[in-house]
Order: sequence, then structure tokens, then C-alpha cells
Amino acid sequence: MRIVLCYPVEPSHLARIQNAWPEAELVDAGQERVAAELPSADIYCGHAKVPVPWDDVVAGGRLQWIQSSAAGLDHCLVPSVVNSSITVTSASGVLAKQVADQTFALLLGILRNLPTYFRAKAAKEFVRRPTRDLYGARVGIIGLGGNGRLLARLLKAFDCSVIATDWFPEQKSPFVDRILPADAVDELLPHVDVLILAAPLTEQTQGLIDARRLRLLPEDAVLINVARGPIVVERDLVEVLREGHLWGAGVDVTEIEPLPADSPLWDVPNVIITPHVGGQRASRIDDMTDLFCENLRRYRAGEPLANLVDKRLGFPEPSAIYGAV
Ligand SMILES: NC(=O)c1ccc[n+]([C@@H]2O[C@H](COP(=O)([O-])OP(=O)(O)OC[C@H]3O[C@@H](n4cnc5c(N)ncnc54)[C@H](O)[C@@H]3O)[C@@H](O)[C@H]2O)c1
Ligand SMILES: O=C(O)[C@H](O)CO
Repeated sequence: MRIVLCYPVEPSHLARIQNAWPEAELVDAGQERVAAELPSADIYCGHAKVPVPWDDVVAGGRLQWIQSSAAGLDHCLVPSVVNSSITVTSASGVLAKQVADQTFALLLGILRNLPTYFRAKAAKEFVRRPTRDLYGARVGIIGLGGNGRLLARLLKAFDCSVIATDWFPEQKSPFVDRILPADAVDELLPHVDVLILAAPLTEQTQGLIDARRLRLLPEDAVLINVARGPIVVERDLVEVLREGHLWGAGVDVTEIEPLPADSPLWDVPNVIITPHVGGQRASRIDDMTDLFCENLRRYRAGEPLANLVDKRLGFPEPSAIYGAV
């Protein structure tokens, strides 16, 4: 058994992975060597941002299982992988705490008008501007997976009412007041003060939030995107923000990353932009290694894997999500 890794592991992580399968040959490939090492791998654990020649790897016929170290699978669910017998598992749940921190940083930053105060600080001006409350707000979450579920739980500490859409609306959560089917977005939008995007990028979610839907939100609503940039039509977001329809937006992800210097989004005052750092924190590697070691154990024991992805859908079922609340 040959296991190829391409996520930032330290010697202690390597030791734990080796311990989970002592007879396996473990290769810490690094980005430069991944294309050369993968055709002879049985198992691959790697990150979204690493380019992999998937068609060649699938054609080689040896790879059995991809453990993505990202929750979003837009990097590896290419047609050749989807149509193959390769098992795919995601990192759903592993980054949920960090994504929650990032969401609250963006959300509270916009509600409390921090972009204005950062500009005022640079100009050494002591200005006061109106603010909005998170306490008691009506929050809509698109996508109730590892991230969405943790967010719902934390929002309850702010006495928010939480309404969500999800592909699996029959799932239960003590922290969500109402779960609607994925295609009920238009029904949800008029009833929320804050809209948080936490769904994967799929055929159904690409361009989901366009000008028409942004205008269905109440005036002064806030949009937070911690999922994938192309879920929002960015030029529509700029247009609607400039009309003054929204209170503001916080985006950790953009249609093109890095966001091009000539993007008009940079110049919209009531927007906070962070460079896709929602999942960033040292401990994520520990958490990722916990998940991978657990899945190696299950793989060897022939047990169902955590975060097993339905490749046709592009995400795991709720019952498979690792450590979901
Ligand atoms: N900003 C970051 O750094 C960061 C970090 C982690 C994840 N992400 C992104 O956030 C997404 C969600 O992460 P997660 O860990 O919760 O993933 P997940 O796979 O656990 O959950 C995704 C959820 O979205 C639901 N869903 C799928 N299609 C939908 C649709 N059309 N409408 C509504 N719901 C839909 C699924 O049923 C599932 O419950 C990832 O796919 C990834 O793209 C971003
Ligand atoms: O999907 C994820 O896990 C994050 O966006 C990192 O790529």
C-alpha cells in the first residue's frame, strides 16, 4: 500500500499516519512531486490548491481513494474522477471552527461598521456611524453541512433565529428553526437580516446569488460568503451594494482568486474582503491528521469512511460528516 501526502504535515503527523498503517509506504510528496508520485499511489491525501493531472492518474488505474484535505471538492471532482471507481472523502467538519471564527469576524465587522472605522483611523478622524445588531437577528444559512451546522449552533448564543436551505432538508438540528429544501432560496431570502453562504460549489450553486436574489433580501441585509466565490455573481453584488440595497457584505472567497487588482469589488466601501483564509489555523493540520488516521483505520477495517462523498452530488450526506454538531 502506497500513501501519498500533499498537505503541510510535520514529522509528528507523519509518525501518526505511519502508525495508523505501519506496513504502508508513506510518501510526503510536496507540491513539486505530487504529479510524479500519484500514478503509483493507492491512497492520496492532499489539498485543494494543489494542481493534479487527474485524467492521467485515473487512466493509470491504481489510485483507490482520495482523502481531500479541503471540504470543498471543486478541485478534484472532475469528470474522470466522478466516473471512476475512486472513493472520495472530504475534510468536512475539520475546518468548521476556523470558518465560524472567520464568519463572525466578517459579520460583526460589517454590522458594527468596521470598514468605516479603519478608514477613519487612517485619516485620524473620530467619527461615529450607525450600527446593526447581531443579537436577535434572523439569519439564513445556505448549506447545513459541517460549517453551516456549527454556525447555527453559535448563532443561537446571539439569540438569532436560524433558517436554512439544504440538499437534505429532512435532517434534524436543535439549532435551526426551519430547514427548507435547496431550491427554496427565494422563499428564505425575504425573511432574513443576514445571509450566510456555506454550501459547496456545484452546478446548482454556481451563480445562485445574483442581482434578482440579492434584491429579494430585505434592504439593509448583510451577505457573508465563506463558501466559494462563484456562488455569487460578483458584478451583481457590486451593483446591488452600490444601489445601497444591502447594509454590506463580507467575503472570504471571490469569483477569481486572488481577486484581480481591477475588480470593482475592492472599491465598494461597505465590503470586507479576506483572501480565502477561513480555514487557516495551525491546528487544522492536527485535525486533518485526526480525520485521516481515523479514516485509515476504517478503510483497513472495511468500515464506512467518515465524510464519504456522493460523487454525483459533490458532498457527503449529513450522517457521514465527521464530528458534526
Ligand atoms: N472559506 C474557507 O476557507 C472554507 C473552508 C471550508 C469550507 N469552505 C467551503 O464551504 C463549503 C461548505 O463546507 P462544509 O464543510 O460545511 O461542507 P459539507 O460538505 O459538510 O456541507 C455542505 C452542505 O451543503 C449542502 N448543500 C449542497 N448543495 C446545496 C444547495 N444547492 N443548497 C443548499 N445546500 C446545499 C449539503 O447538503 C451539505 O449539507 C465547502 O464546500 C467549501 O467550498 C470554505
Ligand atoms: O474547502 C476548504 O476546505 C477550504 O476552502 C480550503 O480550500
